[in-house]
Amino acid sequence: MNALLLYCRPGFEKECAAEITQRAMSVSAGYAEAKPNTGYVLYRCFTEGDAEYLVRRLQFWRLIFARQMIACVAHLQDMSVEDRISEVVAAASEFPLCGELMVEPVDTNEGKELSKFCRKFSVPLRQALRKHRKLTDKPKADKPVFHLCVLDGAEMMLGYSIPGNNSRFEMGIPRLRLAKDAPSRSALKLEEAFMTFVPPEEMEKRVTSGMNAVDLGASPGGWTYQLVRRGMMVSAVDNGPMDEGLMETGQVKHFMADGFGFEPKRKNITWLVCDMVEKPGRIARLMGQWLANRWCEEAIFNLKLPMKQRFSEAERCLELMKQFLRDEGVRYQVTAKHLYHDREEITVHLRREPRRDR
Ligand SMILES: C[S@@+](CC[C@H](N)C(=O)[O-])C[C@H]1O[C@@H](n2cnc3c(N)ncnc32)[C@H](O)[C@@H]1O
Repeated sequence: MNALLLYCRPGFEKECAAEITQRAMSVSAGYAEAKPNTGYVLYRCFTEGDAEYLVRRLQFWRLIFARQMIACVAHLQDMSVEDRISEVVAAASEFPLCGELMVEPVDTNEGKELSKFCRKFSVPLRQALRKHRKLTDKPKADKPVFHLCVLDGAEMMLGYSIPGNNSRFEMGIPRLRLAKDAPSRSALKLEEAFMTFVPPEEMEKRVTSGMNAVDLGASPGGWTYQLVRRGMMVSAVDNGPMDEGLMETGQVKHFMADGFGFEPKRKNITWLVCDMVEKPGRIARLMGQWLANRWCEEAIFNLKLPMKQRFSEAERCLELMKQFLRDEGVRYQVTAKHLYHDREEITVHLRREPRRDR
């Protein structure tokens, strides 16, 4: 097998396939195979060995719809229930030495039922892989990650991903729990966004107490809650009501106003976040304006996507924003991801390029 295996949200295989075809085609000719609601896409390369080249060469952070990117080396079918371990080990004979093992189902209802099997199976498999020098004795973060994607008890795909060019989470999904006092489930979305877009070693410096933040479309307050929890002072903009508990913290000022007309009095805002339900092109432009006006340093926002042509619409909106910023002479970094907690939307991180110390 010579393919890239990409995990995605079930129902978004078409978007994931369109995106990988666009990104990979110029590097290695191939074709994408996507079956609806399976939670994964395969990009089959025509040239032998190219999947292992692509998994290093393509930049994972640039893919919007892929949750994980794996060089898939084998697809085992009709496995014998008696000795699946030996089959997996044999199929991994050409693998590089890996530093971690992830035995994971796909993110479907059938997949959920396999979670327990995956956990159990990983124990003897880990031992066998160590014995055959395919896995280090202790986890090593600088070595490839060994993935076993379990489709059912007799069908599995195996491959590896490259550290720094993959998602560090199993199934590409960070496990988060909604706090009891969070005003809405959306709180998880911003938490996942911070975990995805800000490297753990920079978190303390970039997302921290004493910063000023603005939340456009803040009601009832799930995103504001995340900012408050991190010790920020928040201007929450929405005509809708804010959660009372949040207001009692004294860290939130509520502006009943239109997010498109809101101008912050103080211009020392680090974080702008925006979850307004609006046309994605309008939101992307507004975010570009905030950065160009130097009203904020970094922004996290959602682009709500229509049912059809979600990939091309996301590309179009992001390109409009980038063109605007280039015209304004603003240097920026942008990353967009379809997060686990996103449904018909993607989450974007936009940052003014930090000054480099001389
Ligand atoms: C998805 S909800 C936001 C949920 C919020 N992020 C949370 O975590 O609780 C979208 C919000 O955007 C607000 N909204 C939509 N258009 C707006 C606008 N032009 N100005 C301000 N708020 C707006 C709506 O009132 C609604 O409360």
